[in-house]
Amino acid sequence: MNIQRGRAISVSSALANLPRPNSIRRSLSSQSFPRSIRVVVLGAGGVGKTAMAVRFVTKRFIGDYDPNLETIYRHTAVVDDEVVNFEIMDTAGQQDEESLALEDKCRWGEAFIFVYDVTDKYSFVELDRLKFVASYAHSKSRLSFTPCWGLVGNKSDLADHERIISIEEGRERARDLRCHIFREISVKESMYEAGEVFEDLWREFSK
Ligand SMILES: Nc1nc2c(ncn2[C@@H]2O[C@H](COP(=O)(O)OP(=O)(O)OP(=O)(O)O)[C@@H](O)[C@H]2O)c(=O)[nH]1
Repeated sequence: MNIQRGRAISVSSALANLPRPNSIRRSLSSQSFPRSIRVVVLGAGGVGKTAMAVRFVTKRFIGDYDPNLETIYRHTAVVDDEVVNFEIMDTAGQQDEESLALEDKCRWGEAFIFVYDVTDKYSFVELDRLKFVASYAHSKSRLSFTPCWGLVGNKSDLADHERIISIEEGRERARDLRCHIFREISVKESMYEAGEVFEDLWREFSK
């Protein structure tokens, strides 16, 4: 895949360089300029995690991706007149993954986006487990801040004929999971909705 505007690095090299506790990292990142945010994108296989990250970074929708691709994208964007460095960890579908490995990835993050597919019940059910693992990883590392949580229902372009999860169910699940933001989007049809998710997450994070 050719990522034109963002820079991509491997997840393993990023995890190998976990240098200091997140609590320190967050306070440092909020003092340096431009400020930065580390976002982990989680969800069942095929929900559109890679498509969402790539849409934000390149504005392009690329039909198919290597399902095993795990990458950290670096992207600079202007949010409310402020330059922000986004680091986005795009994880591969986690259903077969040992939770220890997933925990490591969650420890890296300061904010999390859980993605489901509005036409796929399994991806909706899987959210509970992913939120549990992410919360557990965070609590175990005894960090002093509450991470930002976002919930995204993707593939709304298919909703007319194939929708299984209603927007009300999505909203309710966002409340249950204590997510700060909830959006239904179509990464495929909209050039901007994916980016708006990351921007909203930044607004929450920087409050
Ligand atoms: N109709 C529709 N298809 C989408 C949308 N977003 C992604 N897709 C498609 O869904 C499939 C899976 O997308 P990916 O981005 O690879 O999903 P993923 O969650 O990263 O999948 P894994 O890497 O297996 O975890 C691809 O065929 C995409 O083209 C969308 O908004 N609408």
